[in-house]
Amino acid sequence: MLEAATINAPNEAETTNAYNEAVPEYSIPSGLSHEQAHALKHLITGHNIFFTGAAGTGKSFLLKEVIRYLQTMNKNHLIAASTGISALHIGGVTLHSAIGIGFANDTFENILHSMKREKKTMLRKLDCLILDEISMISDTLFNCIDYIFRAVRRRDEPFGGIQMIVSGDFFQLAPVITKSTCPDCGLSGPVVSDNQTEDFIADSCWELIYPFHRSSYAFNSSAWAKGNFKMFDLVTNFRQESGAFQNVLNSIRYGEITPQVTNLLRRCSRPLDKSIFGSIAVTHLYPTREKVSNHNFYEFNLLPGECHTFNRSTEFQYDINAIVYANQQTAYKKYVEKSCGIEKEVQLKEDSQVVLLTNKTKDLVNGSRGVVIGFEEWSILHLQGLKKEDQKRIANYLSENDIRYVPIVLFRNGQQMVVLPNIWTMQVSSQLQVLVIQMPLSLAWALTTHKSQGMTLDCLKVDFDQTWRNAAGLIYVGLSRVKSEDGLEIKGFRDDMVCVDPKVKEFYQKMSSCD
Ligand SMILES: Nc1ncnc2c1ncn2[C@@H]1O[C@H](COP(=O)(O)OP(=O)(O)OP(=O)(O)O)[C@@H](O)[C@H]1O
Repeated sequence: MLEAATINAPNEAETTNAYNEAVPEYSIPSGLSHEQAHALKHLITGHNIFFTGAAGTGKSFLLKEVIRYLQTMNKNHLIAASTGISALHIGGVTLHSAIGIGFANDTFENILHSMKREKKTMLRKLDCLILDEISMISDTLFNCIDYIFRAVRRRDEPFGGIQMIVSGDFFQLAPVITKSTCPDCGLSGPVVSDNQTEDFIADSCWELIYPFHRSSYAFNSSAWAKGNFKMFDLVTNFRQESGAFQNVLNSIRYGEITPQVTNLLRRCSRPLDKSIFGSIAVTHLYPTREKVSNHNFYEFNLLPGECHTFNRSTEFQYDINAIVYANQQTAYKKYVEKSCGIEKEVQLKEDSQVVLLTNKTKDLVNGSRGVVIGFEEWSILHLQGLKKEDQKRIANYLSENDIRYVPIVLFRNGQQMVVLPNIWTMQVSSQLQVLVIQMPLSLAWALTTHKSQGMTLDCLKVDFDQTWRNAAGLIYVGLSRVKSEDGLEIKGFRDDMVCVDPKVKEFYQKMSSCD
């Protein structure tokens, strides 16, 4: 197995001095692990930063602390991620929306040209961009972002001189490439089959000699090479307690089928002992949305009880000094409609299998599994403990939507809770915040691997049929959601399914983590 790049012991005197000079008044939060704190200290000194590490090593946790730091220091920042759902977990929006580049389906020049003036003005004032789940950002898009920042800020430095804070694990989900595009200018190439798309380079970009066969990952972009990212490979796993299970997952991450992997997969091929989970059914993980909705739809329709519907509601909060044009407002509304990652309509009945979509307590987190055991008429008493303004917002939401009953959920850890609508905050720009209110529950007889990204799930069943072929990242993301093998049931796994992209391996082999 490949050795993960280890973090050299930091030269404490050096890093602490640099950090103290940069922000003498900011103290690193004590809840961070040593390596998380170390990465945060480096970030504070202003470098472009890349946090990486296996699933569960606290990348998103660290990013939340980074955001707190930027807020405390009044740094003008944008929070983005490759997908709406991953952006949601850190209070941001998709990269396309954050930068204002629509579908970015054109040459870089044309994309820049069609950007709104207000968006360009906003980008000019930025200090840094936070970008999570970088593995799904293509080289073309990463180069495009670099091009746009240089152009709008009129500075010929990487990303126009803003600080880039990127996070993710290239062994996880890969970029979705639907057509052949030159990574250096965005020009469309000839329509070819998926596995050939990576070779197209526009004639005008040929002078760039690529040192090795390209891949579509961001780390293969020229912007990445010039960005001089300091890399931090987090190694402490907070999700899986058992070292043996961590080792097996790490082998699968690197695409290596060791005897330990084979043994674990064999052990997990038994049906899960349902009595351990009581009334909580095991979640099936599928790679496609269609299979998930069919499965959930089928199970939901079997339930006899009354159906309770919760509709998503949004509130746009503009900065008092912001000038916002009507067409911009429409565009923002469309964005929230399409890609905020929160379901438009949540339907629940008694006995619905559900998953929690937010972190409530230390034990009840994004991914905690439960079952609806009834509904209760809500009252002001349920809102106690929330901030006054949130109490008011949720009470208004419930009254305006004529909702009298809210679900009572029994979670896997035995805790029973009346679940109220949740308020998610998405920072669209420094001038606009969107508040989205919805029930933080999703049906969970089945989930897609993409939706499960970032979750810690209690119990999981995966049937590795043909749809999982050539999808090593998907397989790793799926298996690494559970805390232990006791919550994992596997069917149909074949060793040849775990074929990791050699370019990703090579990148991590060459990567030198920072001291
Ligand atoms: N310093 C810490 N102290 C306590 N808990 C932590 C710490 N860092 C992370 N965690 C917890 O570990 C779990 C996994 O963390 P997180 O989701 O940030 O990992 P990740 O690297 O982003 O994982 P993935 O790649 O699967 O999205 C979460 O429940 C998180 O709250």
